[in-house]
Amino acid sequence: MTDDVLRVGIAGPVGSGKTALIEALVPVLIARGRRPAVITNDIYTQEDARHVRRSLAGVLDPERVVGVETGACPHTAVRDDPTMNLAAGAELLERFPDIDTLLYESGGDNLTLTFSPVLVDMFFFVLDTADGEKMPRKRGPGITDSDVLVINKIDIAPYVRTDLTVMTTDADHVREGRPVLLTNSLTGEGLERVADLLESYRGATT
Ligand SMILES: Nc1nc2c(ncn2[C@@H]2O[C@H](COP(=O)(O)OP(=O)(O)OP(=O)(O)O)[C@@H](O)[C@H]2O)c(=O)[nH]1
Repeated sequence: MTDDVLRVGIAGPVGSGKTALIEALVPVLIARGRRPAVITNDIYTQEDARHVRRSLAGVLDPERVVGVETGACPHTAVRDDPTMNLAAGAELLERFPDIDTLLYESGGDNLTLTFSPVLVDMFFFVLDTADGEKMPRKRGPGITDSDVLVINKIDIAPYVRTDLTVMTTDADHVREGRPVLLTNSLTGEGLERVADLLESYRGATT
């Protein structure tokens, strides 16, 4: 890995919007002059990689999206033994030396997932408002220790009786002031702020 590449992890429960967040974030990064690439992790398939390639057609070269089939629990591939992901990142950087941002999407997981610091410089944890406003109160390292907690699907909060003020206040409380961002990954709402925070880590890690 080269020092001028920011390596970013994106974790969260199954279906919380990790892929959608990446698909919304990549165009924002490209508009800022960044050259991102994406590595997805699925246990048995390359489903997410295919989705990202399709969704970002014409925006991101499909060759810059790689799917890792972990064959095991997502924690293993991004936390305990990130060998496959390290290899995928190294191969991408070898083929495309201009890459300055590697986005690693973990497989869907529970609340205990974190990323190995060997693999990423910082990581986002994505929650879904439809999982309930109680989620931040459940804590777990993903919620408390991630560099940035994203509360996604804010558009559907009223329909699933999630009070965003309660969810955000509880998240702020359990995270002791670490960043909490609200997003709608389908419209891009909140994504500029996600990109701002990502960039602030680039400064801090180089
Ligand atoms: N309304 C709404 N739907 C969203 C939002 N973000 C994602 N979705 C939808 O939620 C579903 C799951 O989104 P994904 O991005 O596939 O979630 P994921 O976390 O990558 O899922 P896994 O990889 O299976 O764990 C899809 O139908 C998305 O279109 C959002 O902000 N608002």
